[in-house]
Amino acid sequence: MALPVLQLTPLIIRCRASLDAVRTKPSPPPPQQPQLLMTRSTTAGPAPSLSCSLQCPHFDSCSGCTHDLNLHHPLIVDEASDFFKRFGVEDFSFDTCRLWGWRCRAKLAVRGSSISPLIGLYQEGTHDVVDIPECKAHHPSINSAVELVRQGMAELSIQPYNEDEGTGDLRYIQMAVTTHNTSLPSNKRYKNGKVQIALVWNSRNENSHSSVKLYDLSNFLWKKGGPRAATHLIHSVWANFQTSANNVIFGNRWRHLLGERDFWEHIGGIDISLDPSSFGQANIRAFDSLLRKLQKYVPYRASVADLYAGAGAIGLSLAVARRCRSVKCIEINKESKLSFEKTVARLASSVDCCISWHHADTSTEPLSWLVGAEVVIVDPPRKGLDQSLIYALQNISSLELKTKSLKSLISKEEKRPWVTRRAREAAVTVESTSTWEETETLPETLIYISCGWQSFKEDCKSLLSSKAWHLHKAHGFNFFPGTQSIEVLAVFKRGPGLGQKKRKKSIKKKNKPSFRTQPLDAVSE
Ligand SMILES: C[S@@+](CC[C@H](N)C(=O)[O-])C[C@H]1O[C@@H](n2cnc3c(N)ncnc32)[C@H](O)[C@@H]1O
Repeated sequence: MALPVLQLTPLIIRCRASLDAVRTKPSPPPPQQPQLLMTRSTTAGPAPSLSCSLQCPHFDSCSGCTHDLNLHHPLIVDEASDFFKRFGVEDFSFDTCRLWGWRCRAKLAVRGSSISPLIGLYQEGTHDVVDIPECKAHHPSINSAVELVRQGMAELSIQPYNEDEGTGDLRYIQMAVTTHNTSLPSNKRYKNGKVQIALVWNSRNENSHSSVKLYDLSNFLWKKGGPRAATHLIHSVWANFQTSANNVIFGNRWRHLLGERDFWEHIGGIDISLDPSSFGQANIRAFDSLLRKLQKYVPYRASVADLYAGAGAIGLSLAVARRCRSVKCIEINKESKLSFEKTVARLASSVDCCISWHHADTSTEPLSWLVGAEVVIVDPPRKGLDQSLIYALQNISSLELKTKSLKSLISKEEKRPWVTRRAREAAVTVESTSTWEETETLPETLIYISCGWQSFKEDCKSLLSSKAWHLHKAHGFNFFPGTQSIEVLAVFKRGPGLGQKKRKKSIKKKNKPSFRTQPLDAVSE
């Protein structure tokens, strides 16, 4: 059987795979990475002529990728298109992106032995680590940095972690690539990305007896991949200390060891700082496309609440691109605060926006974050929105009447209504130069960014069933080529919407004698 033929043109990727191709082990030459990012926007639908294959030698054993053909069009896109159609959005679009080397952030387990370490992902349903030195999803700099770690472990006799015994030194590595190097021409930046390596060390802190080995390994990496090496590959080396026997990858203690402390990316039109302890998107280029699309749905000078904000990448990019009046970011991980502050410090002084970041749990009193915002953005983890937030969003119309009293209650405690008492200590606030008017606004637009399709569908149906919201637009992005996951950007507007009103009318007509209406959530898959 013929192997898939790869054809490259400067701007778009075209691949052909015979439709009856079975999964084949790839021949040695890997797929050539196109130099330019491809952002092909398509209305969802079958696109057989754009089928592209993964050709990864680890496909059969690694759990990271689940399909290796037709990477530009995961099957889930068709399901998503049908789903949105049912709820009134006929023009769901799907933007695809680079297919190989897209992953700029990876957390990899380290097991095996010092001579022969296994560095990769767990095999499906097990804690057996599969070595993935030639992973096609990883940015090539990640694979090169993993190779350096492997060499260092062998040369310095660094023992990988042994889960059963709780022994060994190196448990995990996190690799994050920065492609923001302004000393290079823009078309060379991605390819020459540098890696921030975080070594998750099996000790309580840097004073333990095994720290000598930690420093030896980081010096080795710096010597072989730092600025004086033949190829400058490493941006910085960090340590994280974790001794817990559970599955949590990181402990609470982080130490910067070598290289630049600050790590920058340019996303959504601004420089974003990302410490290793903060959440960062894995597919930087695709995230940039998403942010640029998202910006179009936010009115100029809007007040925005960015829930599940991480280091504030979304909210801060909107503060600049849409000259927002106010942006408040709410995030549960306190480690993200430092990155947020650094990003804010780099914003142009002309940005006239009241910006704040709050260390808080969105699920506790969620209404307090909604009051005063015209646009709410939610970007939850894969499991979806917290129930209390869904409830507040579902009942937002009835809450409208109550906001005045709620507002006056909050105002008594704090001059700025959205800095509630519980968040006061943990909040970072940047004042705007213009007078900030306290508003009693409740959001008219809800923008939901989702990496978990199953939970999104449930949350979406819950929101629509309340009639407080209707779907306005939906877009998908190929954030995770090789998997059946996509990133969804869904825009909801307040009220039941025309489609739902029409549907309600026609249902009423059909059921005239009993005047029964069909609840929206009954339109299930
Ligand atoms: C998918 S990430 C999105 C981060 C950010 N929007 C970005 O794109 O960089 C989800 C974020 O939600 C945070 N998070 C999870 N549960 C939360 C909660 N109950 N309240 C606030 N933040 C939460 C996580 O720490 C994580 O930073």
